[in-house]
Amino acid sequence: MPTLGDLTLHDVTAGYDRHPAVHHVSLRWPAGSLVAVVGPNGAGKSTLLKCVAGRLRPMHGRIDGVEPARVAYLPQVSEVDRSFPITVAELVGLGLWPELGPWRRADAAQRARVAAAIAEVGLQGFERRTLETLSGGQFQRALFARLMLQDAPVVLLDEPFTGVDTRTLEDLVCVLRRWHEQGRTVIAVLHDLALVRAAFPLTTLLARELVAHGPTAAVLTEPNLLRARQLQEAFDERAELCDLDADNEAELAHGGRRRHV
Ligand SMILES: Nc1ncnc2c1ncn2[C@@H]1O[C@H](COP(=O)(O)OP(=O)(O)OP(=O)(O)O)[C@@H](O)[C@H]1O
Repeated sequence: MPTLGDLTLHDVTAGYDRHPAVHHVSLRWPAGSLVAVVGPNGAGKSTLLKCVAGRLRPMHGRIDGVEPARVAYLPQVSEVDRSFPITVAELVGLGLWPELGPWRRADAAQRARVAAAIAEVGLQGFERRTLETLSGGQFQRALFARLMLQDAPVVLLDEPFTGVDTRTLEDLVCVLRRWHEQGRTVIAVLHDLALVRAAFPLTTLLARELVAHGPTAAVLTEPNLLRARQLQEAFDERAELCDLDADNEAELAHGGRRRHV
């Protein structure tokens, strides 16, 4: 499995329509780490993950150590269209896209990998079922199987356990641990702090800005969680980019170099 180096965020501000959703985040996620990203609703967790996945361009700052083509990204389940008329095997097979491209068909070895990934997530027998006939947990399993086939050194998961039962949760956490053991960098946005404490060595706590980052026990303290709540409540949704970011954006728009402070 190919590896990448550490993933580093340098003073990243990101948002929508000139309104920052998360600002001035600097941190390092070491290569091969298993990280939870936590914070209140609206803290900017998904926004930050989208930047790392290359789906959203930061308004300011930069991200080093990641190539969007070598990232496997699972968005929030609400953003995934389940009405698309394809089968479980076809969905999982889409994970081969980086190696097949648009025209080549999967060969026997690749089809065997699709079958193995489906079996690994416990969906043997569901290969020909269409997505809309799956339960929420089965659909999430199928999405995990697709990620497996991408064989990416960096795996980003946005609330991957939403709506799944305990059994599915345990199975999918095992998949995640295997990815970590294989040396991949795994970063997951989560709300269940008990799960984070039990299964994630590193945690990043966000509340529109970075509140804390490091070993999970040192991050998930009462004072840090209280500070996150307070910062989130105090944040002005309508805030514009700060002067520094606006200058930087203007410079970018005129073909200048990005400035980092
Ligand atoms: N596509 C978008 N267009 C405009 N604003 C957006 C968009 N996506 C998110 N936002 C806003 O950005 C802010 C951060 O949202 P984000 O989804 O990143 O937070 P989150 O921490 O992932 O929240 P949650 O835990 O509720 O999923 C929120 O105020 C949200 O309304």
